[in-house]
Amino acid sequence: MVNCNARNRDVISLSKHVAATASPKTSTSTSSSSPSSSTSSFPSSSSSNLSPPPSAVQASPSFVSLPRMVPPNATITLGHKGVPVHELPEEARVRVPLCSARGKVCVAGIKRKLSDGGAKLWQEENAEKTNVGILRPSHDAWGIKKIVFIYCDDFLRRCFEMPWFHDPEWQALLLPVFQALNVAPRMVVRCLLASMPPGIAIPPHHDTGYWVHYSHRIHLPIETDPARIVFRVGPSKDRLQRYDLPEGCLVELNNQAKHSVDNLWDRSRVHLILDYLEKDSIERSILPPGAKLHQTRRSIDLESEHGSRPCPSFLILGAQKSGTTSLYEYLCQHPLVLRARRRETHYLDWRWRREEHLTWEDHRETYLRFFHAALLNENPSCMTGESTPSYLLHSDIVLPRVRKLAPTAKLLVILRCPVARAYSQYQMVTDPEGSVEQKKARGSHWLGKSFEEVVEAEMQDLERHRVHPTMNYQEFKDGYLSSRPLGHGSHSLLGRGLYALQLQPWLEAFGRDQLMVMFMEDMASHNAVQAQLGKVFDFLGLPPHSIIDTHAKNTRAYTPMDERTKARLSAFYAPFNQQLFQILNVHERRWEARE
Ligand SMILES: Nc1ncnc2c1ncn2[C@@H]1O[C@H](COP(=O)(O)OS(=O)(=O)O)[C@@H](OP(=O)(O)O)[C@H]1O
Repeated sequence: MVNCNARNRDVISLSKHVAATASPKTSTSTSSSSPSSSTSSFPSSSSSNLSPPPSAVQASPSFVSLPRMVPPNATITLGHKGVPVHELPEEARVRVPLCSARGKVCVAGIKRKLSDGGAKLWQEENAEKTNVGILRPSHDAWGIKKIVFIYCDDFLRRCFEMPWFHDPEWQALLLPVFQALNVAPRMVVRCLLASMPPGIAIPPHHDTGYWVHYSHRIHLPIETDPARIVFRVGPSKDRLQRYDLPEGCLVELNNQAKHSVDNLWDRSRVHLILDYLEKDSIERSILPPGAKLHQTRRSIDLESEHGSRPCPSFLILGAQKSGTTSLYEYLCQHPLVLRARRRETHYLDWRWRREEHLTWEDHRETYLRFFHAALLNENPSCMTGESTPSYLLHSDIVLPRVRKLAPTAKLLVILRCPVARAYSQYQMVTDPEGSVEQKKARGSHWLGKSFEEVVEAEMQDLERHRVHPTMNYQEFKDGYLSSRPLGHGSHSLLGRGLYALQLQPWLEAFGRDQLMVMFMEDMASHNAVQAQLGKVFDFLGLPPHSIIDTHAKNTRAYTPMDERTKARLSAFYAPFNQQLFQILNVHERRWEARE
């Protein structure tokens, strides 16, 4: 039942997989394919940096002759686990302890229990009935069997105590181990027996994930032959040192250091492996036998909690050409964020089904088709959302639909200097490159016109509708918004930059607790993107995560704007911008036209 195909390791549900194959596309304009046409994936982060194990790796016989060392009496602190050891500068790297002897315990009882229980103890089908089934994707793929007592998700949001942990016989065998380490049971977040078959190798790797930084990793060899089992750890992949891990010896491993195992014995190596925190700060649940868990690479959810996450959980409303694509792609790098089937659904504006007699339920059903709703239903620790940059402008149409179909979704708005935004829109809409679909979505109204000509026409349009900074939203809507076409992007060149007017209804309806406003100019560097995303993850209730790809998406090269036009537009926008900073209660920013 459990498919541990290594290529599909990022999303693991006990019953299905979503292949993590699609890398985010950087479209250069509005796309408009059908919801089913794009590939979905959880982002391809994994809880270990191991390259996908295509099949079991063979142990290397030559390693048997490597010199053997004894784990030293070192102290591994969490400070030693802040970053992967091989990423530290050389001077620091060589000083980090890699493993440490933590005492001895008698393992005769555990050995006896394993031998009495026989093969059945290790069988997944048995665990699923009398204990609880858990996936460890890489290890499962290597054929490493397990008996799980305690397990937590990668973000240390919750910890599950399995029925077998509460079995009096197992308790009598496990608690003395915790005591020998001076660790209270509530501090243990993972505890399992792992059986590694003969001839198998776990290649050099270091563990990754939030939990690694906050936990100590202990190995207790139960069945082993140090002469034939080559355990190596080192400051880097090419400087691994072999250590003996004899039966009954508690050894702490710095799992941020590269380590590997080659089993050249003719029997399975069995270790008790546990991870403990320094504080018992994590929520714990005691699971009944046969409880069903649903896992992704980083999350674990109980079947009984299915459907507890609203779908979608977030909407990026706009503004168009203000970094919405980047923001969405950055967000989707969080391991708990699942991209929608399409990034820009447009369902709440021009894709809205117009047949008569459709109920809100019908619309909900249609809207959900743009997301992996069923998968999210099973994995409520994860979330999804969409990004349709035209929603901000069309609040008259979109807002009532959001209220009905996504009333609790967190709303994100990213803004950019309106002068630069307008020029970027003009460049996109008049770009000769693009697919037929993209060109249709962009509209042809500005083709053959200079930027200055379009600006002039827009200025007249705004004047005709008497648009001014202190007007209220109703007037803006009745006069200006209602005259905007839907279905193509060649309109509102300047109107889309009147952010205060557009934001007003959204803020009134949802408030700042549900709506976050940010600025594209605050994402100008790798560190700046990380900082902004930190705030967004927090706003969405996601655990912190460092994203890898912070490059700007959906970029376009074009010649600079004429200085006089720039000055004209800057002057035009100045009072509107002032209004914006006032309603957002933020410092005035000097918006440069090409930011
Ligand atoms: N991180 C970061 N830093 C600086 N600039 C950035 C960043 N991310 C996106 N961009 C610029 O945003 C423009 C694309 O915005 P959108 O993705 O919202 O466009 S769209 O409405 O979805 O078509 C596009 O602007 P132009 O290149 O001027 O067209 C991108 O270059």
